Formats: sequence, structure tokens, C-alpha cells
Amino acid sequence: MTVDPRIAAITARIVERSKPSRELYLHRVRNAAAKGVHRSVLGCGNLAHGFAVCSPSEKVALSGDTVPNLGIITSYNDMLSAHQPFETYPAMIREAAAQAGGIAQVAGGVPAMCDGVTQGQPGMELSLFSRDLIAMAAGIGLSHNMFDSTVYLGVCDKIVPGLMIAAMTFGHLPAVFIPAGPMTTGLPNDEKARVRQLYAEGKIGRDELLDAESKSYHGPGTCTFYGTANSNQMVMEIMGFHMPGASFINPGTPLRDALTREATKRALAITALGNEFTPAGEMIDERSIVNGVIGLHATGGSTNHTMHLVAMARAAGIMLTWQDISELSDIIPLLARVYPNGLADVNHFHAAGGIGYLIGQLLKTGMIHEDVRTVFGHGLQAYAIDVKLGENGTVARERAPDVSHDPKVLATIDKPFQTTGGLKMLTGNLGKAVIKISAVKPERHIIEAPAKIFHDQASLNDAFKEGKLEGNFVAVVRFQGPKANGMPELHKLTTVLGILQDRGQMVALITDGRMSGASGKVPSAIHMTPEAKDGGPISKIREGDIIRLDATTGEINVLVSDAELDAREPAEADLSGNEFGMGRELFAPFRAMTGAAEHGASVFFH
Ligand SMILES: O=C(O)[C@H](O)[C@@H](O)[C@H](O)[C@H](O)COP(=O)(O)O
Ligand code: SF4
Repeated sequence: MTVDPRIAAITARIVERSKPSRELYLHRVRNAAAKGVHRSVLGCGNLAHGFAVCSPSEKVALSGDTVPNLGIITSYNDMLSAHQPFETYPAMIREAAAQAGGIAQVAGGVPAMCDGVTQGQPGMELSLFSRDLIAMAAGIGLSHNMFDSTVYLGVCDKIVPGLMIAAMTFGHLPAVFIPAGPMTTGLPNDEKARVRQLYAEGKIGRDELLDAESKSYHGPGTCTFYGTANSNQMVMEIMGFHMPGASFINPGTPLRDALTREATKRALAITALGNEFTPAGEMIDERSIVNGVIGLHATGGSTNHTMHLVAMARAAGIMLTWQDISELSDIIPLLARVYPNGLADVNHFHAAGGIGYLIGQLLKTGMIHEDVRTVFGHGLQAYAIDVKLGENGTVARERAPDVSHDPKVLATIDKPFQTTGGLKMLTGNLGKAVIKISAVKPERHIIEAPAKIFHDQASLNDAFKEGKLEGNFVAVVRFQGPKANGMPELHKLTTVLGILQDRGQMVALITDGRMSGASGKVPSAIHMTPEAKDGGPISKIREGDIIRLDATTGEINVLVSDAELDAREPAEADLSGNEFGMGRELFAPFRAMTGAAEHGASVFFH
């Protein structure tokens, strides 16, 4: 089935726009790849340092140019439940590499922040910038130039995007991403949210809240809501960087380990030393990136990917815009209902057929590019599968079912949950923003109400406690952009705004900050660009101005005349409190150098 002509047209537009940067990028990648086995350019001293701790046989192998060496970039730490399982992966990978006649070395580690631990805390102001720092840290590991291929161990929010930027920067090497899988299902996410609202209303105490939270987040693996971390897994699989079916297999299971071993062997099979050389920077192209966006819309994925995918694409010389993302949203149907866009979690999503079923449905009607390269070979059809444990600890795959095992979680392409995807761009006299409508009830897609201004999320929560948030209103939480304070997620607002919405108030949020991928039911125009710190129109909104947010037409406006708006002085905020404490002083260069949200809020791209 050829791809839908509307998708083909958007892809062609991206190809055209990217020509200069993509050609330059590919020239660099091909130049670097042409150098062959990279450690052969190292001097004896360099090499001796590089394999000092290896076994005698490994040293002999690495002294030559015929045995492939696999560089492991790991983001293991005990802070992220999703990354804790990686502690044991290097040993497993080394063993699998040896079985495949190769060698594996940990090239380096990268930092990983848990956005759940830092949510609502000062540390969250480092979170977005940690993505670019992760790319830099991975680059330090790979700059040893000892490697013929790479595997990346990462799952969560900023880690996979940062690792992907590194993989594209080292695009002359093959790159296989190895996930660790989701936590098993605990307290349902909607029950967790209900308990939070009871606590916020003073109806239960901290002990009961902590008990509920601990039953929700209870063990190793990724949190089970469909936030940025699980959106990352879907995006990397649909772009062909995972082994087919690898995303949502629970940690500590025989199948999980079989997939890790298989990924290791595959990474060693696609080096320049073999006959399936698959350098990452050439493996993906504009079709792969468009497929990542399509997956985001079809599943109601995280709003953070309106920045991460833009930055990831740029690292490969591909220029993706919010307009592209928004127009694809108008074409791609919503096929999944996973929290916050439904009650199911990713374990239920996987059990219903998962990514393999989703890809099969999209391929059936040309709603995704099939003709792409992946770490597994050519063509996305190979990913329309169901994965199981095979004989002797191998991986077995069979064609994905043509019917969902749970129609309440995964719909068919001809009867989707919504005919359009989850992420829209909003434009108007306030600038550009994005909104995720897949979790917002249709009767709340248009909100026109007076503005209530806040310069941080704590003051909104205080206003709630003081009973000042009555009636219909649009909360404007500004000075939360990348230059102001690192563009934190304002997910703590979800509980309070959710309570007011449940009481029947028409409420919405506008911010130059971010929301969590787990945020959802309150209409929120986020990533507003230009940000308040840059004097953007959001800084000119005054208390009581009428704001109109219309997600059906894609418009966001403050209802004052252009002359009035132009004449207004931008508000200012005291950001001195955001410059120190919890490491924020170390990120002043990032705040000074970052690009705008619509370009990925990155220090690398403007
Ligand atoms: O973008 C995301 O998906 C979030 O950053 C997510 O990774 C974060 O951990 C949530 O904030 C946790 O959800 P709670 O804060 O509701 O536990
Ligand atoms: S999904 Fe979020 S809260 Fe859960 S481990 Fe990852 S970063 Fe932490």
C-alpha cells in the first residue's frame, strides 16, 4: 500500500526544506564512515589505554581490524525506576557480544533525571536542558573512537531524545536503542489522580496519599502512564531503532533479556565489517521522522515531543516544524486510549496488540511510510508483529493480529477513537503554542474567559487554597520559558485545574512552560513562543483580559486590539530565585544560549 498522498506531500515538503542541511549532514557522515574501522587511526598508546582492562584475547582482537567493538552508552541510575534495570545490562551485552564474535565496552555513562522525583521541585528547571547535556555526555564516551557500532540504554523523558541527538551526531555508526520495559501494573493511574484530588481538597492526609502513590510507582520499569518516557519507546520503535516488539516487555523477564541479547547481536551484525552496514545517520531519513510524528498522533503521545522530535530531527539535518506536526495531526486518526487519554496503561496497550498492531493498522491504509530502513533491515512491515519468547531463550515473532485484543484500548483504523490525532499547533496574536486535545473532552476545545496571571505554579496553587479561583478563567502562567527558568513541566497544576474543571468551571491554561506527558484533561496551550522573558505577547496579557482558545480552528488570542497590545509594556518578573540552588547556577549558560521552544528549546539549534 503506497503512503497516503497527503502524508507524502508533507514528507516531500520536509525533504525540500531540509535539502541544504541534510546534504551537509550526510556528507559528514559518509566521510566519517569512509574511515573504516575507527580505532585503526589510534596510536599504540591510545589503543593500549582503550583496552587496558580487556582480556588478553580481547586485546589481540582489538589490535586488529576484523573484530567489531560495540560501544555501550548507559543511563543507569537508581533514581529512575525505568533505568534501574540497566545496572545488569553491560554484563549481559558483553556476554552476548562474545557469543557473536564481537567485543563490547561501556563507552560512557550519561546523567538521567527522573521528572517524577523533580516534578514541582527546583530540580525540574534543569530537566529540559539535561537532554542536551546527555547528548554531550554520550559524545564524550563515543569520542574515544574505539567503536564499530553502538547500543544506547535509555528510556525516560529527556534521556532518549538526548541519546538520539548523540546517535545522529555519531551517525556514521550503527545505533540500536535498548529499552528496559514498563513497570508491572499497580494502582490504576486514574485512581492515583483521584486520590491526589482528594488530598488537594484536604479530604485525606499525607499518609493515604503516599500509600496510593507508592502503590502506583511500585517497582523497576517505566511508569505505566503514556507520558514522555513511553512515547519515547513508541517513537524509537516506529522509527526503527528498536528490535521489533522490544518497547513494552517488562523488566526482569526472559523475553526482556532475550531482546537485549538479540539487539546486541544485531548491532554487531550491521557494522561496516559486515555486509549489512547500517550507519544510523543514513538509516533514518525524513520518512522515519514523519513516521515518529504519525505514531505520536495515533497514540496520543506526549506534548514534549513537539520539541524533542524537532531537536532529534535537526541533529540529522532534518528540519521538522510545528506546522508539519499540526498538519499530520489533521490526517492521522487516534487509535489508542492509554492514560491520560484513557484508563488503560501501557501494559494493557501491549496486551491489546501494542505497537505491532498499531503499525499494522496504519500500514493497511497507507497512513505511515513502509519504505524505511531500520536496524532490523528494510521496511516497516517487519515491525507489524507480536513478539514472544522462542526456543532456548531466543525471540520469536509472528504477524500482528488484525483485530485488537481490547477494542476499548486499541481501535481499528476504520473505526478510530478520533478521526484526528492528539497534537495541534495554535497561532494568534499571542504567538505559537501547542495543545494536546486527545485527552480533552470536545466541549472544552473552545474556551473564552478572563485571564488570571501567575508568574509561577506555586502562586496558582496558593490562589486555589485561598479560594480565589472561582468562575471560568484562563490561567496564564508565564516566565516559565527556556530562557526564564529552563522551561519546567507544570504538571502540579493538573490536580488543581482538574478539580475546578470537575466542579463545572470552564478553565484553561496558557504557558510558555511545559506540561508532563502525563498531563491531559485540562485544555492547555503550552510552549508559547515567543516566551515572556523575550518580551513575547504573553508578557503583555493583563489580569481580566479576555482570552479565546479555540482548538478546533487552532487559534489562541487575547481579545484586545493590535494597537492596544503593541502599546503595552511587557511585564517583568523577578527570576533571581531561579538562578541558584539545586544546581541551577550551573545551567546559566544553557538559559543564556537556548533556542526557542518551536526549534526544540536546544542549545544546539536555533
Ligand atoms: O513528561 C512526562 O511524561 C513526565 O515528565 C513524567 O515522566 C513525569 O514523571 C510525570 O510527572 C510523573 O507523573 P506524576 O508527577 O503525576 O507522578
Ligand atoms: S516515567 Fe517519569 S517518573 Fe517514571 S521513571 Fe521515567 S522519568 Fe521517572
